[in-house]
Amino acid sequence: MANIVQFENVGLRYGSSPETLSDLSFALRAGAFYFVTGTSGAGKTSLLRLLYLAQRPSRGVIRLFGEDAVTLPRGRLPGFRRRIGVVFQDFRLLPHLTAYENIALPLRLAGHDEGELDEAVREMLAWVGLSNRADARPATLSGGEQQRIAIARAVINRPEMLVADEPTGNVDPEMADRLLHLFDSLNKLGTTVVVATHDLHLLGRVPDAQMMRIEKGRLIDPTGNLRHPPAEAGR
Ligand SMILES: Nc1ncnc2c1ncn2[C@@H]1O[C@H](COP(=O)(O)OP(=O)(O)OP(=O)(O)O)[C@@H](O)[C@H]1O
Repeated sequence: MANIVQFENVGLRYGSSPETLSDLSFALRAGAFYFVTGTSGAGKTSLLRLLYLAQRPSRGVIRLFGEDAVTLPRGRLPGFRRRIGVVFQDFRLLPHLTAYENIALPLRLAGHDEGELDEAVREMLAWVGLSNRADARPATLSGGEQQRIAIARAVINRPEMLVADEPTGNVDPEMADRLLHLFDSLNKLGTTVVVATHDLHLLGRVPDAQMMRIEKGRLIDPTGNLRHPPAEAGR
């Protein structure tokens, strides 16, 4: 498997504070499933923001899809971001749009015509089990339903990588299992999946997943079911 992401000695500092992330060197393999774990404040969200290009590092090299993501010209950022789906703990659906319109949004922004868009949106609604809620607005949906709409929106563009930041933090354990199942099935179709969580119960749900543990902004030696230490992968 080729590497989809490569970090070399990456550091991130907010303002003049000490580094939030330090000396991150690892590779993510295309098509693999990763959990990013660590206590609150360890730096999981910061790492994910680097991954989905919401944040530039203060130092080091990040290669994404085989290209240098740090020096990428601004004009190429939207094209890169379209190749990455993002799911947040708090869903971030647009409240004035229906479930259908939220899922359709990335395709509309990418200029797809309404005919081809409709089939894709209905397919995604069926995939997340919410065909009957197409016209509902987010406020009338449960947390688990909102998160499934958010996942459908994140993947309708068929991104090569899906990045999810505590996606099960606001749903009950049963729904968390169901969401994990969606991520797993997406991964089996070839999408690289990266899920940050401090819910250790989830880790056993994806037997093939690999773990990256962050402590105080550094990757520590992974344990558990990691098949290849990320720091050595692809070297
Ligand atoms: N935009 C920012 N400006 C300044 N400091 C920040 C910013 N974002 C995060 N930090 C700091 O960086 C550190 C790591 O935060 P981060 O959100 O990455 O951790 P986390 O592991 O995701 O935590 P949690 O599980 O609580 O979400 C924290 O000390 C936080 O206060």
